[in-house]
Formats: sequence, structure tokens, C-alpha cells
Amino acid sequence: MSESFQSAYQEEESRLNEVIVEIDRQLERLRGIPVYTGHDFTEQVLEAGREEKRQALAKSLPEPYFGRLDFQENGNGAKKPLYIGKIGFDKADAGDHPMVIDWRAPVASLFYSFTGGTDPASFEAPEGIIEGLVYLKRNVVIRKQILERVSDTYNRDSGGPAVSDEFLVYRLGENKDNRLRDIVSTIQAEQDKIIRAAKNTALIIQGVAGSGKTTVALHRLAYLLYQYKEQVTAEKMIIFAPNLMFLDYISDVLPELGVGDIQQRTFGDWASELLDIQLSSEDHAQTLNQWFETEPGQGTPDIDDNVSGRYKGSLRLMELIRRCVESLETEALPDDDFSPWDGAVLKQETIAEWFYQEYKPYPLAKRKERLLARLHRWVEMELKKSPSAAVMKERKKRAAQREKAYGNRWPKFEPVSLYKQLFGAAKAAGTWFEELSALIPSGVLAATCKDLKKNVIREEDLPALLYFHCLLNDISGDQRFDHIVIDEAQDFSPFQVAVLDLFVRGHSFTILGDLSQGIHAYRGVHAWEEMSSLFKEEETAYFALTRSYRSTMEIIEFANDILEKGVSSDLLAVPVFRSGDAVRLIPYDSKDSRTGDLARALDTLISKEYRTVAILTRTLREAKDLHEQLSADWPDLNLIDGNKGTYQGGYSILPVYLSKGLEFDAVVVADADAAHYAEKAWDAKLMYVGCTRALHELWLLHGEPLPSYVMTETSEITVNGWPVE
Ligand SMILES: Nc1ncnc2c1ncn2[C@@H]1O[C@H](COP(=O)(O)OP(=O)(O)OP(=O)(O)O)[C@@H](O)[C@H]1O
Repeated sequence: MSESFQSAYQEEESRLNEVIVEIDRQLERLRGIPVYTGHDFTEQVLEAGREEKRQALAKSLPEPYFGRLDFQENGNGAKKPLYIGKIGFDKADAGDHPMVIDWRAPVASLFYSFTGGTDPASFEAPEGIIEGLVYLKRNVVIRKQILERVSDTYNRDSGGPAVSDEFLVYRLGENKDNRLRDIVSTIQAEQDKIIRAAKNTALIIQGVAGSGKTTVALHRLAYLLYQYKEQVTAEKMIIFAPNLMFLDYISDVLPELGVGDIQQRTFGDWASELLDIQLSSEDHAQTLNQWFETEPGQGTPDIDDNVSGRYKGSLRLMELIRRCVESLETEALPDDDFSPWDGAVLKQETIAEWFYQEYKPYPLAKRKERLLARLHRWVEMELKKSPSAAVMKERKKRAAQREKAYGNRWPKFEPVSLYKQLFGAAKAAGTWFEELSALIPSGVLAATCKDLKKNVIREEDLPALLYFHCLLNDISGDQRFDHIVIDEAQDFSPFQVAVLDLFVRGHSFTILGDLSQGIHAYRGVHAWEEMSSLFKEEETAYFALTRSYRSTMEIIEFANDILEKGVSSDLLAVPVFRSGDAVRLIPYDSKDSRTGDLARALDTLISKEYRTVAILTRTLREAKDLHEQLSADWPDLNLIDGNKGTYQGGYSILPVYLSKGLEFDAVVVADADAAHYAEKAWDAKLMYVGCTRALHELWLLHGEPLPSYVMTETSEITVNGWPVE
């Protein structure tokens, strides 16, 4: 241990003790105040504040901070060490600066945005830009109040070098458990920009595999809650993610950041609940079957804009629906007078004036409702003019029948009913439906009509149904969001985002994805312009994350090669300098040895004490078969088949397409050969997704031949055959 390191360690240890004593002191004081349970409002507010503080202090006690930045503000005295933690707090007797600064505070942004050199650094504070000099950037690891590591990543005294990746590499080298974790101690400058971007912007983020998209989105939510406390609440923020297992996998990050109550849903769940409709239970499995389970190696059918999912996610359908509702509005009103009994007449022109002028600000369903209520009030007024009670009774009876009949002459302003009419699955309320239906691609029209006649509603129908809903009804205050995160957004459609935009205030979106992982291209976007074009230029911002933090350099270079050769993509990842074992390409000894070889691979990797290991098969069928064959020897081996809502970690077998979003210490790609992965961009993307799930070690077991996009010849990156035992 060098002398300077020893003194840094001692300095930090004594500072840590000081902080712990202070937290204990404050906690003791707060716990000594009896909990207020009375009815006095002011006291209740004070008690809530004390309770929040008690919890925050107790939470920060085991690890009060993780970083230190020595900063000297221009024209404002001496350099000061700023300690940065997940939760900020001041010294009880108000010292001249906080003991620990919340990582989300403006000054803490320097800890992340400062990349080195000797030039002055600056950050944006509420009072304006503050400039100064950074002297030291230090990471510390504290666990259970014990100082475990001190790592200086920048020291001005050493000539002002670039901030080093040493601490980041140390963190990335750790084995992962079964959950995504927070990264507050190592957020990178490019990620920090996204986390702290202004709230009312539709951020679109293209990030290579492992660039921290999901992680960054979660940190951004925590930041928005801190920075815009007056404008946003956790309950009014939502994360859309692809499935329940993925939501479970990411579910620890927000609580770690001290944030609760943010809604985490799949789009299908949220939309079908809002519309109060039941989605077809077979839809999901049928879609996956159609696209992923057909004969592997043959490649998927070609995808164009008239494929059902692409069309139903398109702005073409959105426009059709808008026109449909526009026609409904012009044609809805019955074109004759209303007469509740012979001799009483409410002129059509009067009704039209109510509908087209007075109630114009309301959406259609509300206008109809208001109009019929007013018509009823008019009837009641007229009834009062009856000459006798007997006549009144007779008129009342007649009026009730005619009001009902009149109401029935109006179209039903109900999404499913209108959608069925548009696709020819129910009798249309007007000829304009047919004119619009003729614009729908014939294959989509016929298949959807067939489904709808059987009341089968699929997830791909939801944007259209939601849009009908929005055009016909009010979106209530409690249905509106302060912010929406869309993860794996390459699988979302422009129509989905356009409809969600109606539910969020100020276009406040974080939309993250990776086009290279667009394996659901039959429904997702093929270019980010499809989404950015939904917003005005000043409402949206685009960021690209190119550094990949998950995998070793060898794995990233191998995966980049798949993209270059198989997808002709230039969205390549830049690795952090973290070297590991070469990627292993292992031919099966023979066709019969496949199961044995995969078992051997699993056994070898498990014996290396990785906490998470996965075998990725090309199809679910193969995953199930293999799981059955291997589970006798490994009873704890999980089969991930897309039906579970939780993610257990440990050792898993799953089809490659279900691995998207997850990561494992070691990955075995089973059957990485041309018989399973065709010479098509889509298959290369599947292979890319599979390979980029690995943190430390990647093995590909295969028959012959390999697809052309699998690199074999670069000895620093790949090696052939089993490790020598
Ligand atoms: N700044 C960072 N410091 C430490 N670890 C990081 C950092 N950024 C990302 N990581 C780690 O990299 C891994 C990938 O992160 P994440 O899953 O958020 O990436 P992603 O871009 O969503 O990946 P993919 O698209 O491949 O699913 C995680 O283990 C995460 O903790």
C-alpha cells in the first residue's frame, strides 16, 4: 500500500466515522421525539417530515455516500470536499455546507459530467452557471459502515489527466445477482446528460446493447422526482416494459434509489384495463409461434409495411380512424325533427345547434350524452304544459318510447363497436365506413374481420381502440401521466407513441431502444425518425449511447462483427477497457453429442462460480426439450418460457428471443449454426441479442456450417474448442 493511498484511506475512514456519528446522533434525537398521532394538521405535517427523515437517515446509515469531489468555486473561497450519496443531509447544527449531497442535486452533476483535464468545470444551479476547478474525484466503497475501497479517478495534482475508468471497470467486473442494480456511483457523463435532460421533452435514445438504457431510464425517473418535486408525482409516472418478468428483473432499482409507487406495466395490460376489454389469451403465443418458432434456419417471412402489426401500428391507420370519427360527427345527428308525441316538435335545426355549436368543445360521446339529457329536459318542460294529469301521463309514456327510439338512431360511440364496423365485422352505421375500409391492406382487413367476428382482440389492435377512445371520450385527470418511459421502444409502433402522447403532459417521454435488437420488426419501428416525426423539432431530443458497459471487450467485438456482417449496421458498441476470456466456438462432436455437450458447457461454467448462467436456444420448443433432458442433473435449472411473472436468476434455459433486456454472467448460445440462424439480417439480430446478454463469458456451441456473420478467425477474440482441463 503506497503512502499516499494509506493517508487517503485514513482520511476517508475518519471522515466516515464522523458522518456515522452524526447520523446516529440525528437518528437518536428523532427517535426520541414521540410519534404524533393527534389531529392537529401542522403537527401531522411536522411528524410526516420527521418520519421521512428517520427513514432516510436509517437507509443511508450502512452506506452514507459513495463519492467525493473537491471543488473550488470561482470567486468563492477555498476548495471544499463534497461528499455525494444516494440521500443528502445536513449537519444538525447547520455547518457551512451539507454533510452529504444528494446525487441528484445540481452540484453533484459535476461528479458525473467532469471528464478530466485542467480547464474549469461548470454546472447549472438555480442561480445560474457556476464555474470552478475540480481538484479530486474519488470513489469510495462503503459496506455496512465499513470503508472497503478508496479509488481516485482524477487528481489535479497529477497533471489533470482524463478521469480514469479504473473504478468503473472494477464495478463492471463484479458478478451479478438476479436483479438489475443502481449505478449512482459510476454514472457516466453521456448517461448523466440523459438523466438530467429537461422534463418536457420527448427524449429518444438509441443505445447499443448494454449501454445502460434501462438503468438510465430508472435513474432519470428518480431525478425528475427530485428536480421537479412540485410538478410530478411518482404515481403519475409509468414505465412500459415488454413483459412481467422483465419488470420483475428491474424492480429493485427504484426502491434502491429511494423511489416508490411508480407504475410499471406492459402496454397491453395498461391499455386493455383502461378500455375494459379482454385480450385474446392465445394472441401472445400465436404471435411468437408465427415469428420465432417456424422452422429455424429458414429465416422469417419478409416484413413490409402491410404486415398486420406494422399496419396497425402505423399513422396510416391513425389517420383512418380520425377520418372515421370526423365522418361520424357529421353524419351522427338524425336528419329529422324530434317529436315526443303528436303535436310537439323540437326542430332538427335546434338540435343541430346544440350538437354542432354549444357542445362542440366536448368529445363525441359526451356530446351525445349531453344532448340526449337536454332533449329529455325539454320533454319535461313540454310535459308541464299538458292540459290534464291524464294527458300528461299518456304523453309521458309516449315520450319515453320515442326518446328511446331517437337515442337508438344515434351510432354507438364505443371503440370496439366502431373498430368492428371499420373492419367489416359488424353492420356499419354509414357508407363512409366502407370507403375507409377499402384503404386497409386486404390481408389485414380479412384476417382482422375474421378475428373480430369471433370477438378476438389482439394486442396490435390496442392503439386503434385507444385512439377511438380518446377521440370519443375525455381523458380524465387521473388517467394522465406526468412522465412516460418506454423501454425496448424499438418494439413499439409510432401509433402507440402518438396515442400515449395524448395521455402525457408536455410530451414528457423517455423513449429508449436499440434498432439492432429489433427482433420484433413485424410490429416495431425500423428507424427512429418514425417516432421523432411525431413531435415538433423543439419538443424532442435524440441521444445516442455507444459505450457498452455490460460485456467484456472480446464479447463486444464479437457482437459488433455480427452486426457489421449480418445486419450491415453501423450502430456498433464501444467497449469499456475490460478484457476477459476469448469467446469460445465449440463444434458439437456429433449430432448425438449435442445434449451432452451443452450439459458439459453448463457444468464447466457453473463450476467457475458464476452466479447467473444461461443456455439460449433458438426456439422455445428446443428450450423445453433441453430443460427436460438436463433438469434431472440440475433440478434448480429454470425454464424461462415467457409465462412467468418473476425472474429467479441462477441457471436458466430460454429461447434467445426471450432473453432481450436480461443479462447473465455467462451465456451459452446453443445451436449457433446455419441450420438454426439463417443468412438473414433478422436472424443475425437474434444472434446479436443472444451474444450481448453475456457479461463475462460467451460460448457458442454449434453444428456445421456456421452462419457467415459468426467470426471465427481472430484469435484474440475467439478460440475454437473446449477449454483445456
Ligand atoms: N455507468 C455504469 N456503471 C456501472 N454499470 C453500468 C453503467 N451503465 C450500465 N451499467 C451496467 O451495464 C449493464 C447493462 O445495463 P442495462 O441493462 O441498463 O443496458 P441496456 O442498454 O438496457 O441493455 P440491453 O439493451 O442490451 O438490454 C447492467 O449490468 C448495468 O448495471
